[in-house]
Amino acid sequence: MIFGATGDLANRKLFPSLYRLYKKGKLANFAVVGVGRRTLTQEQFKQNVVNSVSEAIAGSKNDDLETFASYFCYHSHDVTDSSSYAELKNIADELDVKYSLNGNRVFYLAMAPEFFGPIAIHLNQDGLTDVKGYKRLIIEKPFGHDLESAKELNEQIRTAFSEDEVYRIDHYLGKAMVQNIETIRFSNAIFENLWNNRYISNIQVTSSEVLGVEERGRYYETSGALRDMVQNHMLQMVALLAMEPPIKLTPDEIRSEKVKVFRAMRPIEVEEMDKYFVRGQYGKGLVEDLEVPSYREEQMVDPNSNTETFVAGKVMIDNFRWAGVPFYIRTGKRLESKSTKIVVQFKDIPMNLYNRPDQEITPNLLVIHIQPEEGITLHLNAKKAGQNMEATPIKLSYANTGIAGINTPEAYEKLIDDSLHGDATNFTHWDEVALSWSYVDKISQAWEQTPSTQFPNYASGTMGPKEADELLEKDGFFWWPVNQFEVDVC
Ligand SMILES: NC(=O)C1=CN([C@@H]2O[C@H](COP(=O)(O)OP(=O)(O)OC[C@H]3O[C@@H](n4cnc5c(N)ncnc54)[C@H](OP(=O)(O)O)[C@@H]3O)[C@@H](O)[C@H]2O)C=CC1
Ligand SMILES: O=C1O[C@H](COP(=O)(O)O)[C@@H](O)[C@H](O)[C@H]1O
Repeated sequence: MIFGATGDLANRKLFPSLYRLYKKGKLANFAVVGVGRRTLTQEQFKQNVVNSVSEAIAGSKNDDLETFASYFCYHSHDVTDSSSYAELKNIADELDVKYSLNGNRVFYLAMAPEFFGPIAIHLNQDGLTDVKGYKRLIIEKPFGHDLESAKELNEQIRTAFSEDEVYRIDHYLGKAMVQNIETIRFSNAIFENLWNNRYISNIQVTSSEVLGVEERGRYYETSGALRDMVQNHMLQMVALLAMEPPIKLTPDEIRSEKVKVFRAMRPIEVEEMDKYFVRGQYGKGLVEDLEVPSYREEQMVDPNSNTETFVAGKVMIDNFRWAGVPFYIRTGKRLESKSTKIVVQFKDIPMNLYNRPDQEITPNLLVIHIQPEEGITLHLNAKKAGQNMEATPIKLSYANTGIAGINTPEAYEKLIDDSLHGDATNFTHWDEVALSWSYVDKISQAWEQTPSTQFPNYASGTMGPKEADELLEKDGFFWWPVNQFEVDVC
């Protein structure tokens, strides 16, 4: 049952992902009830499903689309109207019998967050969760606006679902190369031995976007880059990079190791926020040779808005493994390129035997390419061809795509598949959500107390404000230019 089935997420991501699962034979007995507010006939809704899938998979063979869409039905229902849940229950009960669903029910909340709690309460009160099979709730972000609101939402959800029935989506956890962080770390002796403060000098996680805020100004004004990207995706990647090896690859063990990382993140006092976190907002600029407006000129954005569209920060993890190693994170809209990359910078060798004293040896880097290209590059040094014993940087590259002859599944496809199997590994546990909010709340408090007088402070099409560079320069580092790190795709 998809709540918000006429919305952007359902059309762009959920229907195409369900179709890919269907094509792969991963949806055996299923039916989908789409819930939206507008009035649509069954035919119109099925046609929407067909259209959205056709658009997403343009060019691929899709002669079974009509059959796929026949598993969908639509129910026009205002989720705030208590009287209409009874009808929804009847539809679900009928489909249960018609498609032999064994009383298994998955509710996907692809709607604005203010509806999450009330829907969960109604599902319980009106008997929709009263099933003889399993019941699961997949819930979109944002999970709250701060710790307090997240707690309140969690309490509402927990009236109807237990923690292990709740699947909180963080779509970065569905990305193939984010999942690969664990494999790279825990299946390679060469890395695990070096994965600590004795050998790593700093870790940089960048997720840059070219797009601006598009049509999401209303939401983004209340969120900003900190709540939109840092509280969830960026801190989740840090947790995966920093966690201890779990004793087993089970959801509970992995989540419990991640929770320890969140607990070890050094809380930052409001007075010293500028030493750790900087913010930015995009001004006009040139993106792909086109003049684009500033954030303050976007639709549904306050012309004097103080919302940040860029965040860079230094996260310190105060435990034995990571004491003294900064994890730098940076994310923003209207930057130079669309790219998510992790750069692990190893410490310098103790003495430079190979180059002239004025020439530094490039540090070893492990680059994990999350998107758009997927792969790993290890930057080493080797002897330069010729007579002299001089070192030169070389790269060992692995491209994830194309190797197995299949495309890596899209994040939503992977996550929906996991939720149908009851595998919650790549979803966020409440403890992670609560701890990440308490970390981020300090930053938002500091920024609310001192609105920026500098906004806009970076031009669209650049890599953010100069303060982001200064954050690393004062520690003796610099941002590795992620758009120059490419992995050769075979
Ligand atoms: N779009 C995206 O790429 C992403 C979205 N998300 C999250 O997913 C969720 C949905 O986002 P998105 O699809 O963009 O939102 P949209 O605004 O595009 O869609 C909202 C949906 O909710 C329905 N709706 C609104 N009010 C009611 C109501 N009172 N009763 C019943 N249905 C109602 C709308 O139905 P109707 O239009 O018929 O009124 C529509 O189907 C949000 O939580 C968002 O943060 C997360 C990551 C990415
Ligand atoms: O969750 C979100 O993520 C997208 C970026 O996702 P990506 O997979 O394209 O990297 C971001 O644009 C959006 O603002 C945010 O809500």
